[in-house]
Amino acid sequence: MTKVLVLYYSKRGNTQKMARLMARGVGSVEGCEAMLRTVESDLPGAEKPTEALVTEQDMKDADALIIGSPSYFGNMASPLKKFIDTTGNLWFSGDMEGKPAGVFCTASSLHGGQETTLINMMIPLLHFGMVIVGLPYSEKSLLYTQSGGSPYGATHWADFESNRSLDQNEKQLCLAQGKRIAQMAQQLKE
Ligand SMILES: Cc1cc2nc3c(=O)[nH]c(=O)nc-3n(C[C@H](O)[C@H](O)[C@H](O)COP(=O)(O)O)c2cc1C
Repeated sequence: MTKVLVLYYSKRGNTQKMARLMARGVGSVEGCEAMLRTVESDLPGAEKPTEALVTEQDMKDADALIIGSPSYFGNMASPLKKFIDTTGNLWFSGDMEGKPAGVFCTASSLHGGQETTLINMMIPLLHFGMVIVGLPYSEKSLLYTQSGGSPYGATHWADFESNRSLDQNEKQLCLAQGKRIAQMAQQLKE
């Protein structure tokens, strides 16, 4: 079984919804399964996570990794970064090298940092030696979206109150990204 770790931080639930769609995309590939995990938060008002917390062993067990975060000041949110900053052992051991990886995010404004957040999230994955996988324009939702979605990874425009639902294009790109990374993981394992 090929395992894809879908790791996210979410406070208001938008990133969590995207993560679940990513996991569905992974599961649509025969022989692939998603491991959905989150991280602890020490931000003010943090609630007890409803998802299992990620461990170093999860990272080792995964054949591919997809990380998701809200955009906070054009970057990933600190709870996710804090977890990544505990993974020096994995960088040193080379356990993540050669595995495919992707990124996704949600943001309340259309032009307030979706793409910078995605690019920033890729940097530690490149330090791990992972193979970054984006979304190709054969995914027609990339051409027609008037909200989220980019070739760097799926995004969701949550609007000012952060309560806008994912639309069809945004959903389709989450499913497609999960599926694509699962297929890549299978191919790279062969
Ligand atoms: C501290 C903080 C910083 C934020 N910075 C940005 C930002 O730079 N650009 C943006 O569009 N939205 C920003 N937002 C809005 C969140 O990205 C948005 O509400 C997101 O949908 C929350 O995701 P979640 O529902 O998974 O928690 C920020 C929110 C917070 C709390």
